Amino acid sequence: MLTITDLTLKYGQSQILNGVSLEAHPGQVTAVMGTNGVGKTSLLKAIAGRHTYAQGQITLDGQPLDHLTAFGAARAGIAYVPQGREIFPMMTVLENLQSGFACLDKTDHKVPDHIYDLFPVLRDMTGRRGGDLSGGQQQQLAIARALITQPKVLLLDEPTEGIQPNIIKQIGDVIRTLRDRGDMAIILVEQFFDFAHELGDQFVAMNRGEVVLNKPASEVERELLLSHVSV
Ligand SMILES: Nc1ncnc2c1ncn2[C@@H]1O[C@H](COP(=O)(O)OP(=O)(O)OP(=O)(O)O)[C@@H](O)[C@H]1O
Repeated sequence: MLTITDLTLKYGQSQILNGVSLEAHPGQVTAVMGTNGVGKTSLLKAIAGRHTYAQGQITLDGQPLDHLTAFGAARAGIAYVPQGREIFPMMTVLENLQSGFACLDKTDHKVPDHIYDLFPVLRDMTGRRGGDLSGGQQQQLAIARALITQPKVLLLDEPTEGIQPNIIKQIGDVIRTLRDRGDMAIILVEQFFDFAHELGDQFVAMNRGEVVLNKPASEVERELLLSHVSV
């Protein structure tokens, strides 16, 4: 289980996260929602070691992960799929996947078969350049690359952004498959309400850097959630 306690993060003098606490359990999707600029991406970056934070604790299965680098967080089992995907356009699909090896021991430098089972389209495209893929295929590649490390925690930042509906459905199916395996905690930051609402087992709504709602799906009415994440 990933536990975030009282996280505070600043950009210069601007306080962006103010005492954020949440838990993400293996076998569950924790959907973090809120309007633009409330701090969702900053929260994921702090967990992934991509942004320093001022105060607070992060633990994974009881082990402190405080103030790790991105490399350290990846080694600890945290995988991050950034908003905008950040795939390497001039590298092939296979090379993009292999870039996920960076934090693994040499003996683990192999693309696991289950990655291609999850994303069959990538199997036929290993030699294509990343930049030649459609937006949806690039998103699939970005998720596949994150899974190379066989993470305990998967952080997804707006995976449906700019993606056509049929691929959004496929991405939803992959998230469900990963969730149902039961060994991975998934934190999904998403502004596409219906997508997040369908997938979320736990809902965390943020406003101005604070958590304003944190409840299991069974205890949250759709309208209440919608009211928390609408402008
Ligand atoms: N590198 C940065 N330097 C200064 N301010 C930043 C930086 N990155 C983000 N911010 C500001 O921090 C606040 C939170 O941004 P963040 O991207 O975490 O929010 P968000 O909820 O993910 O929004 P969005 O859905 O638009 O991505 C915003 O006011 C944003 O302008």
